[in-house]
Amino acid sequence: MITQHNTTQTEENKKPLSERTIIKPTAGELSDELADFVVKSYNTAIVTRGRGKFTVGISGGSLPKILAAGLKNVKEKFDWDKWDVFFCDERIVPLDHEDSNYFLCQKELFDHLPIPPERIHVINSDLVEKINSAYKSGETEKGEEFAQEIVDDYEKQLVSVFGFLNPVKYPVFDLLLLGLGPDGHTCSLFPDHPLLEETLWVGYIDNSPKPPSRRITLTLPVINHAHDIVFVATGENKQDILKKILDENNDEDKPSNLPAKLVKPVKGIVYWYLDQSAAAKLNL
Ligand SMILES: O=C(O)[C@H](O)[C@@H](O)[C@H](O)[C@H](O)COP(=O)(O)O
Repeated sequence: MITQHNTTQTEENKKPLSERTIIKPTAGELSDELADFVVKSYNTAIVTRGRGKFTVGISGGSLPKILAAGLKNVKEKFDWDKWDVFFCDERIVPLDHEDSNYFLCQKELFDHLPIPPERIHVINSDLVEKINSAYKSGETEKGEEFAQEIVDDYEKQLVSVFGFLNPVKYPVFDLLLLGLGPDGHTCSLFPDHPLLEETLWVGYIDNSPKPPSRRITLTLPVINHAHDIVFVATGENKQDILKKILDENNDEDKPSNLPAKLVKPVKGIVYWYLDQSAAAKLNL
């Protein structure tokens, strides 16, 4: 397991929100904008940072479909061998289960893009089986041990790509693509959950309010060390939470219990890609 690291979150970046927010009439129209952003983020990673690889975290939910619709139009702008894909969160289900974020991304994205399979970093499927059968047979303690192993395994995969070269001791993703739940959750970080305090790289949750209940997730400090963070939120059921997160900013001193509001990158920038329906109540 990776030892605990200290981090200090500095204030949100200074770029005005209006310059970090894209609003399009429909989710479909958001896809091309999002794909253009991915191209920019990729070029910054490869050309400006000269890093030879593009490290991306993808979430589940509606995001993969929106992303896929745009990426397929700009396929030729990437050297796909340079991509390293992680999951911002993943459900503890077999990789061919319909609840698996990998499975969803495979259907929507990976089957249509030439990313080398070894550059797509999935959870350990043997451990998934062990965790689920331990819980099924009532062996909770065993289940928890395997859960720790799956967390350690995913952290090792992160280390294999990011190495220990990072001076702040957290992986620095080039791009994290995040979803937003109507309760303010992002990744598998839920309001008021103890995982919000986690300082290791990867967390495990066995009581996710959004099913399925067992998941792993990147933690807040990892999210907050990324260069580019893009929230993609569409549909009417995101209106109220977006207002809470983006408009009600005069309580900066009060700690928020809303995970998405705790996304305050140390150096990176948070962007919001919204459709008009989600953005309807915002005063931008
Ligand atoms: O459950 C998951 O796998 C997620 O990664 C989760 O954080 C998701 O991104 C949000 O719940 C938004 O989901 P929608 O875009 O479907 O509303």
